[in-house]
Parts: sequence; C-alpha cells; structure tokens
Amino acid sequence: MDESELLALRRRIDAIDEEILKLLSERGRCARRVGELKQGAIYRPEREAQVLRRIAALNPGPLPESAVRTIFREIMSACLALEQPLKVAYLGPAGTFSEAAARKHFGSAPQFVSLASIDEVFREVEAGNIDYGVVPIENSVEGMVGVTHDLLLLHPLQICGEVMLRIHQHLMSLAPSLAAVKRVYSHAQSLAQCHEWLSRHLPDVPYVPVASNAEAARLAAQDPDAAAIAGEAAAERYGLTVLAANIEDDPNNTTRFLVIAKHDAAGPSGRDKTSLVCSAPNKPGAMHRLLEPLAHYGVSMTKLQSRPAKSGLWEYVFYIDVEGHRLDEPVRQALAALEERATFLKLLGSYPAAAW
Ligand SMILES: O=C(O)C(=O)C[C@]1(C(=O)O)C=C[C@@H](O)C=C1
Repeated sequence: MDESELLALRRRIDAIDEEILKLLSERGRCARRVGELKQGAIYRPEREAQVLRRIAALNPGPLPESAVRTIFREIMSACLALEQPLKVAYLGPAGTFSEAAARKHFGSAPQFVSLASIDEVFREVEAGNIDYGVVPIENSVEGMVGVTHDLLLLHPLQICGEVMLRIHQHLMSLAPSLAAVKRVYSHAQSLAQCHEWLSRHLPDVPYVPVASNAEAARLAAQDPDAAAIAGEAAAERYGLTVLAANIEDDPNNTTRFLVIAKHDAAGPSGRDKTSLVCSAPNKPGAMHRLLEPLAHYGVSMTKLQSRPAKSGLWEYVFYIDVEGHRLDEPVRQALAALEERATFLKLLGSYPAAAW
C-alpha cells in the first residue's frame, strides 16, 4: 500500500467535504429565502420532482443514480425543514411499508406520525393536525385498496404526489439459522405473497397471521424460536437478523401510495398525472361517450377502476388517472368536456408522476 498516496487522497476528501458543506449551507440559506418569498404551500412537489429528475439526468458517475437521488432527496428534505417543519402521517405501526413510502417521498427531516387506520390519516390531514398523509392505493399483485378509493371520494382532500415502492419481503429472526425457526409471523397478505418460498424452505412450521408486518417483527423480537416476514425497516427497528432476503414469489411486487393534502401540485412538473372520480348516466354507450374527450384531445389514460357507488342500486363510480397536469391545455380541455358528459365529477388533484 502506498501510504503517501492514501494520505494525499484523504486530505483531498477532507477538502472536498468542506466545499460540499459550504455549498450545502448556501443552498439552505437560498431555500430559507425562497420560503419567505413563496405564497401558498411551502412544500412544492412539482419543483422537488424536477430537481430529482434533473440531478439524475446530469449524474456523471461513478455514483449510481439511486445513490445520487437518495442524497439529493435528503438535501431537499433538510432545506424544506428550514422553511417549514412538516408533519407527515402514514398507516402504522412504525416499520411498515407505508412508513418506508413516506420516508422515500419526504426524506428523513419531517416529523413522522404513525396512525392506526387509513381513515384516521384522512381525518387528521383534513383537521389540519397533519400536513401530509401517505396512503396505499393499489398493489400490483393484490389490486386496489378499496378503503382509500372510498375516502378520496368522501373527503375534500387533494392528491399532491405518488410513491412507487417495490415490496421486498425478508424472513427475519433472533434465531441463528432457518433450522431453529419454529413458527413464522406475518400479515396474511405477506404470508400469501411468500407462499412458494415458505412451502419449500419451512414446510413444517405454523404460519401465524397477525395485524401487520411490524407487529410480526415485534413478536419475533420477543421469541427466539420465531421468525417474521417483513420489510427491511422492521428488521432494523426490532434488531432482527435477516435469514433470507427477497423471499416474495413475485419479484415485481410494487405498491403505489398517494400523498394527500389540502392542496395538489400548484403547477406542472413536466411529467404529471391527474386523478378524478366520476359517474356516467346509466344508458347504453354512456361510458364510451364519457371517455371520448380523452381520445379527442390526445390525453392518455393510465388507470380506469370502477367501484360500487354505495347507493345500493348497482351504480358505480369510476376512478380515472390521466397523464398530464390539469393546467396543461389538452388535459384542461378534455376535463371540461368530460365534466359536461358526467353525471358527477370530482377532481382529485394533479401531481408529479413518481420520480423514482
Ligand atoms: O423551490 C422551492 O420552492 C424551495 O422551497 C426549495 C426546495 C429545495 O430544497 O430545492 C425545498 C422545498 C420545496 O418543496 C421545493 C424545493
């Protein structure tokens, strides 16, 4: 080993760190001033998406895109906290995928609050006790989360962001090896998602469904004969060792979460979505006529989901996501035409498509 080169490189790293720190402090001062000048909401999802996309495109390497994104996610999170400390709620308990989604979207600076139900997340945001809520809306394997769809219809809240989270399930325990595991705790959905792996590697132990993956990890942390299936955050939180990683049967398992607030994204970010819920008159061709303006104005639909209207009359509401912001001209025109044809329409908000 060349000691003198090592020493020189470390001196260079120290000097670079000082430069980085100076620049970060300057960035913090700029953001604080932006916060004083800005009117309306301090948190600007459209601007954050643009910053993250731009940095990812500029990245010269050798750091991977994911590392650069994570670093800049944290920088903006800290800068935003200088402007306004945020309170962000998610469906708890701590250590669940909902918490991971909230942290992925907002970085680690906000105060995170774990709430017992999706309903409570909506109510606390509406009451103004919480600034932003993060709620699951659909999973690529399990399908839609019905309760979130219903609450979007009922509450006067807006969608200001979306988060895509790859769901990786791990088997974790205090036990030193798989052979020592005598029972497995997890949420019923996670047990189902790991069914093949479990029947191959732990065929003879009971699988015990519990309220959440975080609860499973908490139980496994009290019982050295037990293991839990949960996400990485739960292993860290409860001091468990991952005995087998990524044991989900479908490697593309992804959950989409929405960020809800009293406002949506004030302007377009360049790659946006708009969500709405509407109903069509109950007559032949009504659905075709309702959606026709989207084709006419060249607006792409990324989701169409029907759900009972709860009137008990076999009536349905339709949840629609389209590409673009409500202020983009084709979207604005298509929505105006759609509203004329619908018996009911509620705009749920425009927001940047998940940046990563
Ligand atoms: O551009 C702004 O509006 C800022 O407040 C700055 C900044 C950032 O750190 O880049 C911080 C918070 C906002 O959510 C968006 C961006």
